[in-house]
Amino acid sequence: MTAISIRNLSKSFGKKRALDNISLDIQRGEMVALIGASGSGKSTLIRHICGLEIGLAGESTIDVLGSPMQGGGRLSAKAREIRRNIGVVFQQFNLVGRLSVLSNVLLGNLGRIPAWRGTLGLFTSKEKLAAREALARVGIPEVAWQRASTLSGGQQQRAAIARTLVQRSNILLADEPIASLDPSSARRIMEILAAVNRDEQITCVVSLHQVEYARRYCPRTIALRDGRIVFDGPSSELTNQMLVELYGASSEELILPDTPSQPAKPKRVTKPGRVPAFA
Ligand SMILES: Nc1ncnc2c1ncn2[C@@H]1O[C@H](COP(=O)(O)OP(=O)(O)OP(=O)(O)O)[C@@H](O)[C@H]1O
Repeated sequence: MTAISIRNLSKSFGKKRALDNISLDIQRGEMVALIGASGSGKSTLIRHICGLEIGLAGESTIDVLGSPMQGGGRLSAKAREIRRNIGVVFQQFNLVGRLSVLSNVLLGNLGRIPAWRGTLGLFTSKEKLAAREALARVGIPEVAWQRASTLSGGQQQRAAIARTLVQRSNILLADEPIASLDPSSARRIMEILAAVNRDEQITCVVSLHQVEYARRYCPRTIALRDGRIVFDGPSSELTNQMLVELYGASSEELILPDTPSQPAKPKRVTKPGRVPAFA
């Protein structure tokens, strides 16, 4: 089944054409990297998929899990419902800093519980247990009671991923989730995303600056340049030489000489029973 289907999507900001006639299909269970130099349209594309931006009027459509998210420049009436199935992780950790980490993870329930319960922060013991288990799965069970603002960048991204697990979303969109992290934290976040994709069959779309991470963790890469798709295929086929041809001088920001180039198998995660998956 197709998880995300986009046809003829274009977007302009003033005179700037941020997306130019994008069409693509992502199947359920795929792990796809979106790469491209700064300003190539990665974030804009992700924001359209989750309905935070609306494409230009015309023939454009975005369907998510078989339901229309937007089309012809209008958000579908079902958009809100569809969004419940989409977890989003941003580069700038979108946690509520003054709340505990556990409370932040519990917010993943908001789409599924009565609004009054969410507003009052009244979560059941089952929901609290699920949130603690999600924190254990991403390897940070010990920070449950800490204020989110006290976490390191990598821990914040783990908490944001835990929140999408609690949300039980079928699709996870991660917009430059490792851009602010050191290489070791970045690898761990990519391992967690790859494991969540494999073990929970959650479709993952991850925008990245460095192609090495795409090659290592994502079987498929879609490369954007100036809002257009310039490559869509197996990540292993996207060679450095090809990047230089596609991006010219801008390819320097996509190629890191000192990061691993061999594909790695993500660590296996223990299913419920919930031993911390990532120490
Ligand atoms: N809200 C906005 N208003 C005006 N221009 C915008 C807006 N959002 C994006 N753009 C422009 O659209 C183009 C694509 O931006 P986008 O953020 O999608 O690129 P990106 O590939 O995610 O870049 P980066 O890797 O630097 O985050 C850029 O030229 C950007 O300046």
